[in-house]
Amino acid sequence: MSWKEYNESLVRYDDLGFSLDLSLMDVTADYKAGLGDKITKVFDDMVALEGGAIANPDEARMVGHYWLRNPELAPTGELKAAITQPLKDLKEFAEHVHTGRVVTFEGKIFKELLLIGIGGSALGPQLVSQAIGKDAKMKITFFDNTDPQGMDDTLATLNMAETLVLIISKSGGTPETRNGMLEAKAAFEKAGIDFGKHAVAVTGVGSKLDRFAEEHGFIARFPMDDWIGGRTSVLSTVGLVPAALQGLDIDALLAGAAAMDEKTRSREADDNAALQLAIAWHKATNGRGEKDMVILPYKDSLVLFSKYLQQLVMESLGKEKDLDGNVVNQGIAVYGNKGSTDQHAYVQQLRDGVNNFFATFIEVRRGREGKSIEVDPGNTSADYLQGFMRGTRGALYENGRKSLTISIYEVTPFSLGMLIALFERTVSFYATLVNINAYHQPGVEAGKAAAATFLNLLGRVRGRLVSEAKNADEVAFEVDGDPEAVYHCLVHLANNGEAQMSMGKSPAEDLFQL
Ligand SMILES: O=P(O)(O)OC[C@H]1O[C@H](O)[C@H](O)[C@@H](O)[C@@H]1O
Repeated sequence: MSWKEYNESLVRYDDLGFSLDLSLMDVTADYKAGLGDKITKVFDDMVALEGGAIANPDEARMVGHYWLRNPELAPTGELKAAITQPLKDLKEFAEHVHTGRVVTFEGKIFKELLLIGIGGSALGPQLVSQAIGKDAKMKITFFDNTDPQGMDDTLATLNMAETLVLIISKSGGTPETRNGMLEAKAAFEKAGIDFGKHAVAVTGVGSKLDRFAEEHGFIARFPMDDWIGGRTSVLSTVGLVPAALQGLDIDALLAGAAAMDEKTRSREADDNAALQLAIAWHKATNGRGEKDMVILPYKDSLVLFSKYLQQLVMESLGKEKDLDGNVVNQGIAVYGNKGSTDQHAYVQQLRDGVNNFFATFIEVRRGREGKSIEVDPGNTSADYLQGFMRGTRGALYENGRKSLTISIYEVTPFSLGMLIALFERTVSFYATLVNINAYHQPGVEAGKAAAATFLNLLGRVRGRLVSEAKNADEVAFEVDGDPEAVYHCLVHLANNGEAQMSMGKSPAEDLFQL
């Protein structure tokens, strides 16, 4: 670590108030030179992707999230209109909601939002509202799971009569989201509210959700296109409809992303922050995910950034096979929360324990708006935050732990847009470096299929319950199922008021009856 290396490795965009310090990642010029041909391919692949190539070969789809903040880039007029028209519509819709042209079932102003979605259809909106939503015009809450208690707890915080419900699902067929919608619908109807008159859908045209919305007379429907992946959808209708309704500056959010896109589209490798970051990931993880990425923003409002990046990075890079069909089991694990908080939790292990990570510090230069008190002579809370961040970087490096630091001036719609765009492009670049498809998620399907099998078995087990007690083996024989899976079905039914359970000495001896 030296002053010279800091100066030489820094990628600084003065006009954006952004810098990337890679001096503690120890990426040598030789290492970069060794990636020479791959780096050429990184740029060529990106030109093709932005030009509308089928960048997701498995699903035969284009990958167009970069067009969202610069519709001029969209390869056809039709695609351009598919961005600009919904953008215009959603802004107009938000204005109508705010000014009372679109009103509640009872003719009142909508004051709250309930967003129902999961994965990319929730994480982006959650990040945006946490990061830049403090002065939002409408309070927002989320259903992002099929946990009934979680939904009840969220509903209890709402004034349903003043709540606009946004149901967001690209595919329109995700079970958790459908369940959330049906649960909300039941609760609203119980409260005497016509659900359709309080509901808006963001989904693919013609999807199940789209049809449901049409049949139930939803107030509005916004399209989501198949060339936008869920994990890169935050700057599409998915993120912009809730953001506009909260009254956030979506133009600045898009402008920040567009500005970062423009910088990182440059073939000047040394001045391309996304490329330098992708190379640093490659060096740190040996191009094989050997180290985890710990995300440490030193700013409370960015606390959800690690959760957001978890999906963006892990769903994009976590792949069994490379583009040539070789088994590579790629990926980079992402976790984190915020500094300095985490210094009082797991940073002990980062400093002294297993060296299986590299840290990503996110520095927000400005501590707060306005004056600060001195918490001890001469020092403010912001001085401490900075001191803890600088101290932790140094302490980790001293012990052979690598880190990089991204700096922004403050968390604004513009700078949030920049950060999102930086990581999106870094993921694209890294995927080329390690020769994988970043835009499909075949592994997610396995869990969904297994859940469907479980639900089918549960239905059969439910049908076999009678007043006479039986054990899992007996029921398994009757339904021709695996005894352990049947046992879990029986326990589930017993714990949800559908069966009686008496405990034996082991699960095999537990008895179940109606
Ligand atoms: O928006 P939806 O179609 O409901 O999808 C929600 C999420 O679920 C899927 O399982 C995908 O793996 C995610 O990439 C996606 O963001």
